[in-house]
Amino acid sequence: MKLLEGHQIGINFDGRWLYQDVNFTLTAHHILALIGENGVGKTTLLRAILGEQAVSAGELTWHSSQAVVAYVPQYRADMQAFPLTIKEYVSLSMDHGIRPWFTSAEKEWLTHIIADTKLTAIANRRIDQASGGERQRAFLAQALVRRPQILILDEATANLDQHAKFELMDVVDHYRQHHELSVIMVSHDTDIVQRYADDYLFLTAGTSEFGTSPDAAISRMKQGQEATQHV
Ligand SMILES: Nc1ncnc2c1ncn2[C@@H]1O[C@H](COP(=O)(O)OP(=O)(O)OP(=O)(O)O)[C@@H](O)[C@H]1O
Repeated sequence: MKLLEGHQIGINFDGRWLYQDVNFTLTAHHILALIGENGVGKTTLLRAILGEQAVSAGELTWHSSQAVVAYVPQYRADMQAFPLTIKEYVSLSMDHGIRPWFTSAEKEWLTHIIADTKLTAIANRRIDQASGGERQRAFLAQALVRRPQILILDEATANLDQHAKFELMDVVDHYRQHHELSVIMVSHDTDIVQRYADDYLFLTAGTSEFGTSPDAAISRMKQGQEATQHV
């Protein structure tokens, strides 16, 4: 089932096209990898999907009415003196209407998400004392607690070590297998794209490419990264 389609999307800033004629499909339960060189416009496309940026050409067509879209940012080291526990931090994004308290069903859901993201043992630890991997899982939990149909990971595994990045993605993968969730992930990491992506969108200033088997795109990513290392 298609959730979202991009038809001939183009983004133009100040008379300069970042890209044109971008076509893609986000399929239910799939992980779509959004790849391309630095500055090509990946985050800008995410902003368009989030409704924060108008496209200059083409159309984004939603096939799911009122899909909840949640976002996990890149790890940032500058979260100092943030005086909340992990559990309190995760609960910040829970919608409890005008009630200042959580119902028992809401508390149960929070406990469930904290367990799914492997944070139970440290739920009462302050978030500013958590490791990078734990903090990213807390960001992920904060996104999942909103029950999204679409999860956007914007380089969410960047700056994590090998163990932490696979741990985070295993949680995402496990969750999407058990819930109605599709994922769009921006990543420069060929290991992550290879292991988790079902589909890919390779954005370029020239001809962008959408496909359902990321292998060829991963080879192109590796070639691009090797070329950059030799400059
Ligand atoms: N509102 C804006 N007005 C003008 N230019 C913009 C605007 N937003 C983004 N840009 C430019 O568009 C280009 C693409 O930016 P974007 O952050 O989307 O790239 P990216 O592919 O996500 O890069 P990276 O991989 O480095 O994170 C950049 O040159 C940026 O300066």
